[in-house]
Amino acid sequence: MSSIQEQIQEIEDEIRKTQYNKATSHHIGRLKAKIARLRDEVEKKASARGGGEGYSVRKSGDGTVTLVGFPSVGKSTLLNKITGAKSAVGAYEFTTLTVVPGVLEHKGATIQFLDVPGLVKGASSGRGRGREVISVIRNSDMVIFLLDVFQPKHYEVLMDELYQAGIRVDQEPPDVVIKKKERGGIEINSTIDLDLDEETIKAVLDEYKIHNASVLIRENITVDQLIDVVLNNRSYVRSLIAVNKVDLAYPQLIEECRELYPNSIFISAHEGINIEVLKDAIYDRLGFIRVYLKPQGQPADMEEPLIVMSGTDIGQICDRLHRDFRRKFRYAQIWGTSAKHPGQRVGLDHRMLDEDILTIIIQK
Ligand SMILES: Nc1nc2c(ncn2[C@@H]2O[C@H](COP(=O)(O)OP(=O)(O)OP(=O)(O)O)[C@@H](O)[C@H]2O)c(=O)[nH]1
Ligand SMILES: [K+]
Ligand SMILES: [Mg+2]
Repeated sequence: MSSIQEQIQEIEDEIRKTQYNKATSHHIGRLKAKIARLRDEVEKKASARGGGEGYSVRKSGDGTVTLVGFPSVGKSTLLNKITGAKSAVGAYEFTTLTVVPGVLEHKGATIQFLDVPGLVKGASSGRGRGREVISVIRNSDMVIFLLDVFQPKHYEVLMDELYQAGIRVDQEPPDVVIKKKERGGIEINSTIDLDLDEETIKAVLDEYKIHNASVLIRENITVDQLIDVVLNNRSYVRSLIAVNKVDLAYPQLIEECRELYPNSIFISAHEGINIEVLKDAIYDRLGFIRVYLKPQGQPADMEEPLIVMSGTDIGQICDRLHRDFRRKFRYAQIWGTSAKHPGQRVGLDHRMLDEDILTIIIQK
């Protein structure tokens, strides 16, 4: 019996050798599902062995941003510059060995930054402190990929490691609902035209021993996204790219980097170049909105809104307010852009828009 790693390798080879077309798509779908299942198994075994516990940092503030990059690209220098923290800086790799937090107050929002050890190729399978760093990233809202202007291609390695670790960068969770049933086989419904065919969908579900289920698909997903939905343990984070050490680079080198990553921000953490631009970009990317809380039967507090990230639902607001609120939640009422009519009654999954007014009713 070959090891799990060898099995994964064999299946990867088979996928590479198989020409993709309509006739083979369900076969490839099944192989991809198999790999994802094996990787998941490896991951579960590794976390059962322990490791990473010492790394847990309590989330705080209105959003959490982790600085991700190869060793010595300047993550700690940047943390210190942005937040005034005192993370150790050194001209040698792996200066930082733990998670170091810092806080930035910007435009009324409180943003938590986390400085972590450098990531290297192989991190997702545990190299360096990879596993611990990845668990910090999983729990953050956003990552800043910090690149050294002399080694911008590291970006691709970082993205690949995060993908392998089940982190989906700048993607929304796919709009797919799978409800398992006792009998009746697989019933697929979609609200739009799909590139995926039924046979492929069934092959993937079969790989996870799902033989009876109703599947509702509301966007044109790939087979990889379907697998993400089935595994149900992916983490979705936003990102920005910052290219550091521009104080050392010729203009031409910076232009080459800009062509590679047009939306990146060019900074010098050490010299303090473009730090304010970066702060603004982080604030915008987190997409903060203001929610005014209105106690039942009283006027709303229009002075101090709750600052939350766009896409936040009422359940998440409950979690922010009190640890019992989600459990005791009865219903909520909203006024403003996200309300169909003033005072509309809504549930935990209702998503807030900027300047909504919210009343939460809980059990006494
Ligand atoms: N010239 C220049 N040097 C920088 C800049 N930012 C950081 N450095 C230097 O780069 C080296 C590494 O900086 P760190 O902040 O320790 O880098 P790190 O990414 O936290 O490194 P690890 O914790 O080891 O992964 C130090 O010698 C810094 O002084 C910059 O903008 N320009
Ligand atoms: K360093
Ligand atoms: Mg460091």
